[in-house]
Amino acid sequence: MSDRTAPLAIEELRLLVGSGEIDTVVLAFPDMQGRLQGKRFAAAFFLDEVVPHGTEGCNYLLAVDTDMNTVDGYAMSSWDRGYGDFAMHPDLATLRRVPWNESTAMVTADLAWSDGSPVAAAPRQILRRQLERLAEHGCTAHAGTELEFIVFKDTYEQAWDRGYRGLTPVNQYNVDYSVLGTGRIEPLLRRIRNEMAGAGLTVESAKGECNPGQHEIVFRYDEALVTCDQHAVYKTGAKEIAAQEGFALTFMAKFNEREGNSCHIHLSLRSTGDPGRSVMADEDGAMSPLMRHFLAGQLAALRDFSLLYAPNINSYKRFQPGSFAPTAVAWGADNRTCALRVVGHGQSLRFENRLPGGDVNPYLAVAGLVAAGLYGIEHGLELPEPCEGNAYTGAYDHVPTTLREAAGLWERSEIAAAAFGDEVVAHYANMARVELDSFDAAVTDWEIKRSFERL
Ligand SMILES: NC(=O)CC[C@H](N)C(=O)O
Repeated sequence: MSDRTAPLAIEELRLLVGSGEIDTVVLAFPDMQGRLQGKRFAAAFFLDEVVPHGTEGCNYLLAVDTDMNTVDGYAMSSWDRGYGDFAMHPDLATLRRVPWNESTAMVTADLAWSDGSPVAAAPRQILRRQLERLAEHGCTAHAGTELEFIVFKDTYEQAWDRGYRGLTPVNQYNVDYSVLGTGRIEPLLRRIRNEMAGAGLTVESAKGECNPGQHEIVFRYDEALVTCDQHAVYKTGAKEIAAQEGFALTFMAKFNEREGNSCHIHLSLRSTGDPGRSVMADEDGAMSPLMRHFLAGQLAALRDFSLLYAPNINSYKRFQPGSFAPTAVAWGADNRTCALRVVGHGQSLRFENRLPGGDVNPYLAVAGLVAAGLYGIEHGLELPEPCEGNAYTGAYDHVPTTLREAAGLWERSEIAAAAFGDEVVAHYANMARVELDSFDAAVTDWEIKRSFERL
């Protein structure tokens, strides 16, 4: 548990439950996709039983596919093992109100086996482990995640019933930075921003994006684990608020052939001993040797760890030349054509990984960034020259173009095995295999349109 002040202190929750202002507490953990899975508790039961003892959930929650099908290949959870429980323990540092649910608070859980040992393949645990490794080097990580999304005038139910065809985006044209265009949907965006503030997130800004109906809300960076917890709460909350207002909102990486939904992740390092001090910049504001090694590690592990940054079939459709989504394993100073973009000055110096899409599991992606950086530090990797022009046309290694390629790289990666251990590598390789098998068996709209009459 972090020693930071929770957005809602437990003593305050007790008072609010006593006065009847809060009657429900959601306890949830991020699953393999980064979705919140858990239960809604009567608040008094939560305080009396769940705070001291935790609760249980079926361990299949870290061994099903996106559609909640039981699938083979997971060592920790299967029919053969009886699909028992794991324990869910509230991390009270994450306790918050969720204003979009009446009289409700929410808290994020860590998972443990019945003997108290942590569930190694749980995303929150995977991130914790890498942050512990980073702490051994005297550093803490701060992260910011920048999610884009597309909003439609249809409800989620209408969208589902129509097979997601013929939906009406809330803007008809590109509203990138357009104050007029974002105004069209401001009542919804305002509700999301203000209610996220009520949930303890610090809103920085909102802007329009390029694909019709596409928008982005940015929250202040924070300690890496805090940011990932907030990211999961935000995604769930934004969808719930959109649904309440009769809209459908998607974070999928590539909804159509236009611009995709990115989730650029910013990362910076501070000194554990001197918590305010960045260790990425020298006294003169240039990149420190530590940052150069850390960034070189990002380049070295980028292809191996793409599965963590782009975990779905659809994620790879974003990586098109000239799309602002990356194709080149390259870094540059404020260069949006590169996978890795160095930004900020002095104490704010940091890098941005532009691979992740809105479908990313932030816990796994940030764990990947930390592990990649540590690989660079521990091996003293030298940073190549920055890309100064158009990385799309430069002579660089290409980011993986399919989930299949990324899964192969991950499964064979010595960097991944050393950083995450065999259990975690196998678990997420299986997740990719399950997704690929399902996709390989599916007949897509593309095939029908291409083949039905003309072939
Ligand atoms: N803001 C941007 O740079 C656009 C990013 C773009 N939408 C992507 O999918 O990567």
